[in-house]
Amino acid sequence: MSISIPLNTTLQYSSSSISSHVPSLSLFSPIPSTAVSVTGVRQRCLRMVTSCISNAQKSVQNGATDSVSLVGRKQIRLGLPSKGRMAADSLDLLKDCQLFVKQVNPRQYVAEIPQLPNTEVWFQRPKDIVRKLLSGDLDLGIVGLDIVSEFGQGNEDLIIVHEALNFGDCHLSLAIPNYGIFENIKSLKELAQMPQWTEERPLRVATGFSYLGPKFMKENGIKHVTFSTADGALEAAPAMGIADAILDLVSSGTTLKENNLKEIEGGIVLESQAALVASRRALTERKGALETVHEILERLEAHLKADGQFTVVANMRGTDAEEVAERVKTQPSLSGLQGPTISPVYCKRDGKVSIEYYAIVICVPKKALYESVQQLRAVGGSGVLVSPLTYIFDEETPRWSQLLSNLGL
Ligand SMILES: Nc1ncnc2c1ncn2[C@@H]1O[C@H](COP(=O)(O)OP(=O)(O)OP(=O)(O)O)[C@@H](O)[C@H]1O
Ligand SMILES: O=P(O)(O)OC[C@H]1O[C@H](OP(=O)(O)OP(=O)(O)O)[C@H](O)[C@@H]1O
Ligand SMILES: [Mg+2]
Repeated sequence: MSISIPLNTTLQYSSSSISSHVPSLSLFSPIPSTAVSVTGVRQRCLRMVTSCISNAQKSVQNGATDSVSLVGRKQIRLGLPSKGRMAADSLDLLKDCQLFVKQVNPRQYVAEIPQLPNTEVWFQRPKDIVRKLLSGDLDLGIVGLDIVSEFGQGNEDLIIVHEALNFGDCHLSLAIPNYGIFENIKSLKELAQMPQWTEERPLRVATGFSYLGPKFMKENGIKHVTFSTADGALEAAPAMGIADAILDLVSSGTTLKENNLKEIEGGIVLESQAALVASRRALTERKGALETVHEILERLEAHLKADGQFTVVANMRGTDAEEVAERVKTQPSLSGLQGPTISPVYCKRDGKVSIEYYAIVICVPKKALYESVQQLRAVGGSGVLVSPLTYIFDEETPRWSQLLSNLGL
């Protein structure tokens, strides 16, 4: 079941309007038989689609329930956004982790990742990814934290495995016009105290977040408020006279600015970015799911950790490695991940091999690059080479132990 409310309709400001809605098992229609006259990869993918559909149909013929769907298939299912701004970024992130999603064409909603042979990728709208994680039709997914909160509604079956995938950064925020009666209003408190809002004439808020919106207002003690919704371009609602305020995602702030709207102090509902989400039930009950999530998590962490760092190599004149290490250690930005690696540089002079220089290798945060180069120079470093880091595999990923403890394992 999905909730869709036309713009200008009023959502009751009561707990019933924010009660959970968990969808039931859904089916895809069979592909037409004419689509099978193709070769190679396309044929493999079509076979996969056909087999997935046939498995799903069998489950339904057998009177499938959520628990049947959990045990009735062997493949782990990963949901990725099928369209919108998160779609390409999700594929790019997986590619950066050496997980290559093989999708024959953008209209095909199932794909495979050869590096994870027990895993199917299903492309879905972000909100449907969350719904299907809850219904047991997906096991893992990549979506924004905003969508997890809005459609997950605090359901404990949803587990955030990685909460910061480094794309889709935005925040959900209340915004009001910067003109008219709102000209001098700067905070949620001031907005709430405006005499205009009464039971007969409440504050009208347009939002696509019909669960989080009322919840936020209730938590902030704002009584006289109603909500309307639309599928996009909400920023137009105040100027059209449809709403007094909007509750929508903000990233650069350009859309608000261009529509003469402003954010207010205390008006941020949540911060969001892309996250890896899993179904608790799938991780604890589906064979292979935990191993798959471990591998995906390790790859993600290794890539994301390395993404913020450079490898820096420099030569330093010195008498021995310890003496060079002492000098390097005097500089705060040069300790690297576990301390600098220092190795002798063998030079040939007058036919004899001697050691006059030592090569030091460190990882430095991208933000601290120039500072680190200055510190290296200050202790006698020369010939500084900087290269990108691709992966940092730690002994254990911290999020993995967090996940295990969250699962009670
Ligand atoms: N301006 C933005 N900048 C960065 N991330 C954003 C922005 N707007 C939305 N997002 C993130 O991207 C996700 C997907 O947004 P997108 O607009 O692509 O799809 P949608 O609005 O959920 O779907 P549809 O456009 O079909 O209604 C959001 O849930 C949010 O996490
Ligand atoms: O702060 P900004 O960088 O300007 O981004 C914010 C806008 O981005 C999203 O809209 P989107 O582009 O997805 O269009 P939509 O209204 O169709 O969802 C969001 O709903 C805001 O309107
Ligand atoms: Mg959008």
